[in-house]
Amino acid sequence: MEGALNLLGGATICPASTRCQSLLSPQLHFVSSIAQSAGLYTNGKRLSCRRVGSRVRCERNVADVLDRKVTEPRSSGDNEQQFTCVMKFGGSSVASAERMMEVAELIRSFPEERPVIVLSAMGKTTNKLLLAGEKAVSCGVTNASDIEEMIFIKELHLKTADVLGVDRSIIANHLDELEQLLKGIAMMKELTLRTRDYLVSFGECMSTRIFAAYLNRIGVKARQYDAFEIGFITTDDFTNADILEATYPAVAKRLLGDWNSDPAIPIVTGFLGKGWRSCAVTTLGRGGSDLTATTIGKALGLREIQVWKDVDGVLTCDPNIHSGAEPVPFLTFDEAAELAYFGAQVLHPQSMRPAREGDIPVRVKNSYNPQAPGTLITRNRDMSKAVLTSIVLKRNVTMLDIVSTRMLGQYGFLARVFAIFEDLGISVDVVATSEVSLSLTLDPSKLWSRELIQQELDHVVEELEKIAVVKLLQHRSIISLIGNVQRSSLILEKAFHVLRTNGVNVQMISQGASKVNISLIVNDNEAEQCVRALHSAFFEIDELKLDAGCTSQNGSVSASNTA
Ligand SMILES: Nc1ncnc2c1ncn2[C@@H]1O[C@H](COP(=O)(O)OP(=O)(O)O)[C@@H](O)[C@H]1O
Ligand SMILES: N[C@@H](CC(=O)OP(=O)(O)O)C(=O)O
Repeated sequence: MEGALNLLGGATICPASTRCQSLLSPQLHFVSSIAQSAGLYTNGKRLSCRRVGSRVRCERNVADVLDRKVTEPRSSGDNEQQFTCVMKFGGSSVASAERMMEVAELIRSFPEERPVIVLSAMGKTTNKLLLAGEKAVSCGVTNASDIEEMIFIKELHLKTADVLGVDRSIIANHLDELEQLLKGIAMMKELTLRTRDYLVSFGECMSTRIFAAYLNRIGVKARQYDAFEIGFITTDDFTNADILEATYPAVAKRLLGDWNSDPAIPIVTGFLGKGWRSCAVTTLGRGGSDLTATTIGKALGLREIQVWKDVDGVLTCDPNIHSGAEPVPFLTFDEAAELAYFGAQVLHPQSMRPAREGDIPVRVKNSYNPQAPGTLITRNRDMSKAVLTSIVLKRNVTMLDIVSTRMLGQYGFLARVFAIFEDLGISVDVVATSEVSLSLTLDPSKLWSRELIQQELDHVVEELEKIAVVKLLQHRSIISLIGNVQRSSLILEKAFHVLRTNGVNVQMISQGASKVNISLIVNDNEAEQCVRALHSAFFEIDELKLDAGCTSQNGSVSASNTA
């Protein structure tokens, strides 16, 4: 059969209209529909799969194919006329009815744009949903509806609908279902990662429904979309899922198709996806709406991606640590990615990837102060005068000092160490090595997401101790100096001068392969003070006042020079 996909040991996935689909499990139906919406097998490609015991061996192959093959051009020449940009509004931008009205006005103030809108949940709804879920585990079924956070969420959304003049029925089913879900959690006395994702999805599902209804009420034609229904296909890593390549053509096809048949501004839920194996709702990690926005930007080949926040752009440091933080006017994708990965909450760590791949500029703007120029993030920028761009802090990091028990000259030590991390599925952030020793930090989010932190750490140490002497050092912070590493001597000279003056001992330093980041590891309890002092030195004090003749501590810091 032309355009068919062989699965289940001979059974065939056919186009949706044909009867042979009934042979398939719901999971494979889903794979089939992804493949179809992505145009995967219209050219007669076939994939064979085998049943092994109760398992279907082709699932991985299908994922690979979805991941690898479905990367055809997303944007036709028409797209540019259909949509011009994506505008993402975070929780702080849509925290109340008044804020939603302002955002609607902001959208209307760009009549030349044809935007796709991505929204997060209102205000702190995601945190409150998580708290409600945790309380439900131990509160008993009869009390589940009375959980304080549930009452708050219900009142906030109903009041918002009322103030905006939209029918409460637009979210009534979601509120009922949410209450049922909390009762279910209370009954089971269990909150799995999968349930957690489903639970938090109610936030984005409700904010987008209210906002789309409001836009329609004021005469701006809009259409609401749940991302998990329009092709946001992810891994099944609940609470931290990755977007698969098949997402791009599927999302483009759906949004462009709908626009062509009935033009309306799409209002898409940020943060959410659908696990390709489980078909369940997944989330892209906290702050994941930024990634939703850049994914849509790439899928549609848009001119610009705008992320609207409650700050005047990316700042020189976290304003919660130092109120003197200043907006950074320009950044490269590499700088922004590094900054996000090393802890700046302002952008999701993975969000720069689609923008970089699609070479689409990202503009970070303030919805509370739209006149502020914000930060423009592009592939390249003039670095000739750039020294330091931003200082980022990642707290509560675990560091390991690993010294080989073998003698100098033994090869394969590093390979064996990293094999252990690979086997245990733990990612490493910062590394410094010598021939027989290495120091590294572990990515806390990967550990926390599995809530096994201490057992896992014990396990890592146990495994490493088979080949090395291991010291586990907790409560450390990574201070990342994002900037022009071409000028690393100047940056390090200033940084060490400041740290020495403040009596801080740097326990590890890594410039690594990154061309934009120098990482310093210090104790947690010294970290904020360090950031403030570094900020003053790099951004607030006249450069000439810094004595270039100060002694650097470079010589005393190395992979093996850890506390
Ligand atoms: N370097 C930084 N630049 C800007 N904001 C930062 C930085 N580091 C941390 N932040 C924090 O990030 C917040 C904005 O990100 P986020 O809360 O995710 O926004 P939204 O919910 O609107 O998408 C700011 O309010 C600020 O407190
Ligand atoms: N609501 C989700 C997703 C998100 O991106 O939110 P925000 O844009 O408000 O950071 C969260 O709180 O993580």
